[in-house]
Amino acid sequence: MAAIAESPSTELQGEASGYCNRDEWHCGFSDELCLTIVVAGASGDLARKKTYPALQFLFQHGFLPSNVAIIGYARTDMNDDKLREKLKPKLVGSDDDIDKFLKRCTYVAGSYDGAEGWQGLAKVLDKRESKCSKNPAGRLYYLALPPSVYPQVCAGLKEHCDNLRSVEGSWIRVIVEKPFGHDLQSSEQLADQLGKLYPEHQLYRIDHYLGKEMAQNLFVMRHANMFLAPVWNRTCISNVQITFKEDFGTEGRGGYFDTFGILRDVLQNHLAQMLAMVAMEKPLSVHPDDLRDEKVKVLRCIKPVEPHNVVLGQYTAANGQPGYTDDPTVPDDSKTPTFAAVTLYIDNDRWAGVPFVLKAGKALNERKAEIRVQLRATPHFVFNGEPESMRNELVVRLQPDEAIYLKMIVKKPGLEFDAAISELDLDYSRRYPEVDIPDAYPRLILDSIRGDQQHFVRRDELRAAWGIFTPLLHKIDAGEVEVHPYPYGSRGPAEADELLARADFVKNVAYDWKEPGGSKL
Ligand SMILES: NC(=O)C1=CN([C@@H]2O[C@H](COP(=O)(O)OP(=O)(O)OC[C@H]3O[C@@H](n4cnc5c(N)ncnc54)[C@H](OP(=O)(O)O)[C@@H]3O)[C@@H](O)[C@H]2O)C=CC1
Ligand SMILES: O=C1O[C@H](COP(=O)(O)O)[C@@H](O)[C@H](O)[C@H]1O
Repeated sequence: MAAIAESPSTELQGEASGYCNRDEWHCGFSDELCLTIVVAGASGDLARKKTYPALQFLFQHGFLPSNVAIIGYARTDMNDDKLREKLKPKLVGSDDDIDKFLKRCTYVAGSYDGAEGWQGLAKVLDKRESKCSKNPAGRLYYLALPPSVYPQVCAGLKEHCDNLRSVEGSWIRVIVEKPFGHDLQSSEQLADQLGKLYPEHQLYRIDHYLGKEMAQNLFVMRHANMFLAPVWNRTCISNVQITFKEDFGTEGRGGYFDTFGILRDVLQNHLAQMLAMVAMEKPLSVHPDDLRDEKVKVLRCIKPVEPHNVVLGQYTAANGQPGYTDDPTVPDDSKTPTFAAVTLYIDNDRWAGVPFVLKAGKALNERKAEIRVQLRATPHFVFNGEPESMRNELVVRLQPDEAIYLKMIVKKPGLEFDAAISELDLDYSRRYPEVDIPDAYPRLILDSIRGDQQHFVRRDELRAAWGIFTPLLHKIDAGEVEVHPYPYGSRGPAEADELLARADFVKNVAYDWKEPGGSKL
C-alpha cells in the first residue's frame, strides 16, 4: 500500500511552508473520518495527566468523530484494563461517562527501537481501518515521550505505520512536546532528524501557552480593535512585561528541571511566543503560515540577550518550604536558575528602544501569568499639581482568572477636580459566566485533528527563539552569570526590580485594585 501525504497535491515548498496552494487550505473534518489517536508513551506522566484527560474532554463534548479509537503504546507491560485503571483517577464525569470514554482506549505494548513493536501496532491500525475502508482515515501520533526517543519513534512509525489507504482526505500527523533541544544547535539537529521523516506540515510542535484562551485572545484583541492600533508602538508604549510566576517549586521534577533551568523551561518557549503575539505585525490572513510568518519576522528582529540585561535567581529554603537544592534529585551545588528576568529589544521600526521584560520564576509568592503593556506618561499633565502623569497600562491576565483590564486616568469621583487611576475591567468569569474556558490541551489536540497549525510552533520560529537565548544559555552553563538566592515564597531577587526600573517600568503606587461590584450577568 502506498503511503500518501496529507493531501495528494500537498508538497513542501521550502522549509517553512506547509501548503503549496493556500487557496486549497481548509481545516476541519467530517464525521466520516476514521480517526485513530496513538499515544506513544501512554504509561507516562504527561499522557495520564494531560493527554488522556484532554481527549476525554473532546470525546465527551462531541468534538471527536464517532469512529474514534485511542491506542496507547509504550514499553510497559500492561493490558487494556491496566491502562484504563491507570487513567481513571484523572478523568472526570460520571462513571458512565468515564466508561464510555475508556472503552475507546486500548493498549499495545512494544519497544521504541526495533521493528516488532511497530509492526504489532501497524497490524492493529490496519485491522481497524479495514472496517471503514471507504472512509478517510486520520492517524494522529501523539508523542508523550522524552524527546531523546523522538527520532527512533518517528523512524519506527514512518517505516511501519505510514501505510494509509489512498482515500482522499486521509492523513497522518505527529504531535511532539517540548523541550525541542537544549540550545540552537541541538534543536536544529533534532529538527533535521524529524524533518527527514515527517515534513513540516505533518509535525505539530506543542507550546501549550499558544492553546490558552487569553494567548489566543491577544491576537484577536490586538488586530481587531481600532483604538489600539495608533498606540501600539514605541511612540506610546514605554515597556512591556511578560510574567510567569509559580507559587510552588520543582517538586518531583527536579531531575528534569536541573538539566534545563527556567530559561529553557519557560522563557525560550512560552514567554517568547507571548512576546511574538504582542509584537508581531498583523498577518495577511489567519492562515497558519501567514500568522507564523509574522511571528518569525518579529522574533528574528531580537538580538541575543546581553548578560547585563539578565537577573537570575535560585530559591532557598524559607517559610517551612525546601530550597531548590534540598530536592534529592538536584545536585547540592546546582547553579541552575529557577528564576530569570531578561530584557529584550526588538530592532524594528515599531519597537526600537522599547524594553520587553520576560520574567519567570518558581517558588514565588503567587501563581500568575500576565502581559502588562505600560504606556508612556501623558505629556503636559495638568492635574493633581503633579509634573508627571500616572501611566496607562493594559493588562492581559492569562491565569488564574482570565481577565483584560485597562488602567485609565479618570476624574476622582466627588467634588474635587483631581485625576485618579482606575480601570476598565473585563473579568471573564463575570462577563462570560456560562462559558467553561477549555484547557490548552483539548484545544490544541482538536486543532491538530482539524489540520490547523496556527497554534503550533514552526521550525523557523523555534530556530529564531533559540537564537535569542543560546549565547546567554552557554554563558550560564559555563557558570559565568551570577545566580542570586531568593527565599521560597518571595517575589524573587530584588535585583529583578532594579532591572524593571531600568526598563522604565513605573509602578502606579496610587493604584489600588478593588474587586468590581455589581451583579453577575
Ligand atoms: N509531565 C508533564 O506534565 C509535562 C511533560 N512535558 C513533556 O512531555 C514529554 C513526556 O513527559 P512525561 O510523560 O512527563 O515523561 P515520562 O518520563 O513520564 O515518560 C513517558 C514515557 O516514556 C517512556 N520513557 C521514559 N524515559 C524513557 C527513556 N529514557 N527512553 C525511552 N522511553 C522512556 C516511559 O514509558 P515506557 O517505559 O512504558 O515505554 C514513560 O512512561 C516530555 O517531552 C516532557 O518534557 C511537557 C509538559 C508537561
Ligand atoms: O511547560 C511548562 O509549563 C508549566 C506551567 O504550565 P501552566 O499551564 O500551569 O502555566 C511549568 O510548571 C513547567 O515547569 C513547564 O515545563
